[in-house]
Amino acid sequence: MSIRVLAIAPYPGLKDLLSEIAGDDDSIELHVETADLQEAVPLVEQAERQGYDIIVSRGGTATLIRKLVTLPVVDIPVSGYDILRLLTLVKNANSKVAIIGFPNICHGAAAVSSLLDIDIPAYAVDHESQVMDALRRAFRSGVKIVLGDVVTVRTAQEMGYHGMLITSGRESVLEALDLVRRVYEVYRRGREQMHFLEQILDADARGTLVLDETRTIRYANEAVCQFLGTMSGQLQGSGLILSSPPLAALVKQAEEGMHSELEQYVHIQDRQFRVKMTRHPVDGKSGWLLQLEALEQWRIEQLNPVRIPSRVVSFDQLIGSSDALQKAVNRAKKFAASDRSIWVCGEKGTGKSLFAQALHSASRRGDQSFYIVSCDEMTDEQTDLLLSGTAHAPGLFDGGFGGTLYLKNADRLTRYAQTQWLYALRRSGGVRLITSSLVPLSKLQQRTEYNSELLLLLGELQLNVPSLRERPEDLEEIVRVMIADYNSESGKQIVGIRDQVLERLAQYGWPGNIIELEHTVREMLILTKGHYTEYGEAAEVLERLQEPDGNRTKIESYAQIDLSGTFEEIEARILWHVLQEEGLNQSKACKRLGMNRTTLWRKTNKMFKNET
Ligand SMILES: Nc1ncnc2c1ncn2[C@@H]1O[C@H](COP(=O)(O)OP(=O)(O)OP(=O)(O)O)[C@@H](O)[C@H]1O
Repeated sequence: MSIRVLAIAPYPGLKDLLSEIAGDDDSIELHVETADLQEAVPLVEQAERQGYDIIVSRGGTATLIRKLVTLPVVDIPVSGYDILRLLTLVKNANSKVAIIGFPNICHGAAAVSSLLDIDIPAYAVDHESQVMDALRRAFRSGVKIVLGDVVTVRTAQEMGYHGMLITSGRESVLEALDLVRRVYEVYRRGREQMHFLEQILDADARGTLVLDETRTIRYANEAVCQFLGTMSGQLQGSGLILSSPPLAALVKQAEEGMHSELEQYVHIQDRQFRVKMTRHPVDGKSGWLLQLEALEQWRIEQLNPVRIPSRVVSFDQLIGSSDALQKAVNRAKKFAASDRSIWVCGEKGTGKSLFAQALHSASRRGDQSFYIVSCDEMTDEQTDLLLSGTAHAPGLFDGGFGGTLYLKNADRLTRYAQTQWLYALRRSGGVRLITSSLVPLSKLQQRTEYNSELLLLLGELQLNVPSLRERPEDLEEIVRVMIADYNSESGKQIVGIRDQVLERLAQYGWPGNIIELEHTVREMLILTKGHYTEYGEAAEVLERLQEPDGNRTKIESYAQIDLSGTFEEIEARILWHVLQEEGLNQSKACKRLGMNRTTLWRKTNKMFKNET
C-alpha cells in the first residue's frame, strides 16, 4: 500500500519538481498544491478527512501547517546546494545583499559564502515573528536585497524591499521523501486511536464545536460548519483563531475571566448567535464545548468595486541605482510628504503605477486604501455608476473616502467623463489624487478637448518617470531580480545570463520598457536548460529585438488597441493612439496617417461623442 501524501509547495516551481520526483516512486502517492502560508490553510484543513497520511511542505508554510493539523508534517530542507545556486546569482550584484532565515539556512549560507569568498551577512531568526525585526536591521545597515525563504521574501516585499527566494533543488526533495517513509510508520499506529474518538462525536446532532487546550478545533458538526461558512469537515484540525476570530475572542474572554461556563452573543458572517461555552477537563487538560444558536439575519451592503491591491510598495522596490531613476525617486519622496495632487507621466511600462503605489505607501495615508481606476477601460456608463452609485451601492466618494485615488491613463478620459470626475472630485474633499498619462501634462494642457480645470486640479505636482533607454545601467540589476522571481515560479535553478546576451539586451531601445524587458527575459529563461542562459538559447529572442525600434513600437501599440465596437469606433481608437504617440502633435500625426487635420479631428472626436 502506498503512502498518501499531500504536498503544499509554497512556490510554484517546487510543485513541478515534487511531482516529477515522486512520479518515479511507487511507495508514495503524491498530490501537490501550490500555496504559501495562510493560503495553505483551506487546503490542509480537510487533508485528514480526504485520506492523506502525511503532509509535506517547506519553511514557514510547513511550520504553520504543523500548528493546524494533526497529520505529521515533513519539511523539505534547504541544502547547501540550494544556497550555493542563489549566491552564484547575486555574487556580482551592485546592491548590498544579506541572508535572513532560520539558523539552518544561515549556517549553510555562511559556510557557502566563505567558500566562494564573498561577504554576505547572515541574520538568523528563531521564529517567524522575528523576521521583520531582522529585515529592519538589515535594511538599516544599507542592505537592498535579501535572500531567504518564502516568509522572508514576502515580508521583505511587504516592507517594500527585494527578496530573493532560496529554492529547494532535487537533492532536497529526495531527502524529504525519504523522511516521509520513516515518519509514516510511527504515525500510523497513533492514528487508529484518534479515529475512534471522532466517530463518537460525529454522532451528536447539536450545533457543537469542540476545542482542545490549544484552541484547535477537534470536532465541528454540520450546523457549525454552515454557520462559519465552511464545508463539512473542513474545520477539523484548524485553529479557532483562523476559522472564527469572533468565537476565538469569546473563548479567550472566558479563559481570562477564569470562567468554566459563559453565555455570550456574537456576530459571525451575516448572522447573530447566542454562544454557550463550557470548559471540560480531559486527561488533566482543559477543552471547550461551544454550542451556537442562530438568532437573526442581517446583511451588510457591500461597497462598490474598484481594485485595491493588497501589496505595500515602497520606493526601494523600484529597482535601479541610475541617476535618472534616483532623481525621480528623490523627487517622488518629497512629493509623498505633501498632500497635493501628482501627475505622473512616462512611457508605457516604465513603472508609473509602481511609483503611484510607492507614493501612497510613503504618504500619511499609507495605511488606508489605494484605489486604482483605469480610465481607458471605463465607459461613460461605468464612470456614472462608479461616481454616483446605484440604489444598492454608494458612489465612490459617498460615506467618506480617506485613501489615495490613482487615475491611470487619465489622458484617455472622454470629455463627458472629465466633467463628471471634476464635479465628483470637487465634492470629495479628503482624497489624495495621483494621475498618470503617457503624454506629458503640458501637452495635454494645450489641447482643447481636455478640461483645463480638471488638469489643474489633478496636476499640482508633476513627476516624470524615465524610460529604460534613459537608464540602461539599471538593466542588469532588473534582470537579476527577474531571474530570481522566475526561479521561484518555475523550480528552475538559473544563476545568470551570459554577458554576451546582456550586452545585446543593453543595446536595444526597449520601447515597451520594463514590461517588454520582462516578457523578453522570461522567454529566454523558459528556453534556458542549464544554470546560465547561453547565447545560443537566447539567439532567436534576441533576433526579434533587432527590428528597427519604430516598427516594433507600432506593432506593439496596435496590438494593444481594443478591437471591439464598430469600425468607426476602432478607427477612432487607432487615430487617437497615433496622436498620443506623436505627443498630440497633429501635424506629425496627420503626416504619419496620410490625412488632413480636419479629417483627423472629425474622426478622433468620436472618442468625445458625449460632448459633441
Ligand atoms: N523600477 C522598477 N524596478 C522593477 N520593476 C519595475 C520597475 N518599474 C516597473 N517595474 C515593473 O514593470 C512592470 C510595469 O510597471 P507599471 O505597471 O508600474 O508601469 P506603468 O508605467 O504604469 O505601465 P502602463 O503605462 O503600461 O500602465 C511591472 O511589472 C512593474 O513591477
